[in-house]
Amino acid sequence: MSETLKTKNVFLTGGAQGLGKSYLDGLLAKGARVVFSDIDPTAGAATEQELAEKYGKDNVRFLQCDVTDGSKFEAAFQTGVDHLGYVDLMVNNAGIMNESVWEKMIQLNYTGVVRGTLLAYEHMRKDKGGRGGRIVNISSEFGLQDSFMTPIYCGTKHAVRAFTSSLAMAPDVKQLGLEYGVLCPGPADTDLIRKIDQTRIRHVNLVSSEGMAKVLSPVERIQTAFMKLVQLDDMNGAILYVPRDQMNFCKMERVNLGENWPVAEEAATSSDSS
Ligand SMILES: NC(=O)C1=CN([C@@H]2O[C@H](COP(=O)(O)OP(=O)(O)OC[C@H]3O[C@@H](n4cnc5c(N)ncnc54)[C@H](O)[C@@H]3O)[C@@H](O)[C@H]2O)C=CC1
Ligand SMILES: CCCCC/C=C\C=C\C(=O)C/C=C\C/C=C\CCCC(=O)O
Repeated sequence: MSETLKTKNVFLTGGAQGLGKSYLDGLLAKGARVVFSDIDPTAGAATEQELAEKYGKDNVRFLQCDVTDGSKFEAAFQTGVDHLGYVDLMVNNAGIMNESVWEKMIQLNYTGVVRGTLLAYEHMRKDKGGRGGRIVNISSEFGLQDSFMTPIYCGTKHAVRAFTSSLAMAPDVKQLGLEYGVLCPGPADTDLIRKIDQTRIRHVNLVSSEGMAKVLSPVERIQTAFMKLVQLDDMNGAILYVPRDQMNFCKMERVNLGENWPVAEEAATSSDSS
């Protein structure tokens, strides 16, 4: 039996359009209540209204927030908690792909995801009054393979994937009631891809519209994958890779660096701290 989303409360970043909006739609259709943030007040308000008309206005709330502003993100998350009563599922989705504003991209794609994860971690942990929960971070196919067109974007998405898989390996996840998952979509038909030009990616001249048409997934396909991930019975450590023609689940194992590497268990039990 899969994890039920009925009565679950969700906080999602970057939900005004694109993939984030499709995840909200999928979650609401399964009976969840959602609070979403976005930097764009106009698109956010329009999405809130559209989803409220479809699923009821008590079930959807939009908060304008730039997740690169740490104190505003913390305040927005707290507003979400106050509104929902509790956040059972945190989805760190907001991201851009623009190599020409690389510092901003790192702040958003990586620092923003770390901050959102830590906010949810503190809120959900059972040893501090939480009731546990799930944290899903949105990486990319470029969190699993290299990309000469988008080296900095690719670095942020590898960081998101590695950060999330590392948290999932912690020996206290079960005790804290936490589960972590990562979604790694291939290219999907949203503004992030539609708007690529020579400032956003390198070697854009190598991208043809025919080539793009061959690799692009419709948004609905990524939404389906996201819904599979969040409804897994045991989601912790799951990485779901979703290119156009397949859907592969895997779990990242600890990389074996040889027998001299002090793995956590050995380090914890060792009496020799030198
Ligand atoms: N579209 C694609 O091909 C793929 C997208 N992804 C990832 O999926 C996520 C969503 O991407 P898309 O929906 O395609 O992009 P999108 O451009 O359609 O939507 C991104 C949303 O994030 C919001 N946003 C931007 N900066 C923000 C900020 N500072 N604070 C809060 N919200 C902000 C935007 O206003 C927008 O609503 C991103 O993390 C992206 O890297 C991953 C793999 C493939
Ligand atoms: C046809 C070139 C598309 C360029 C796409 C640029 C950015 C994509 C951003 C993503 O997050 C999507 C992730 C990865 C897949 C993109 C292209 C795959 C090209 C084929 C391959 O090497 O497998």
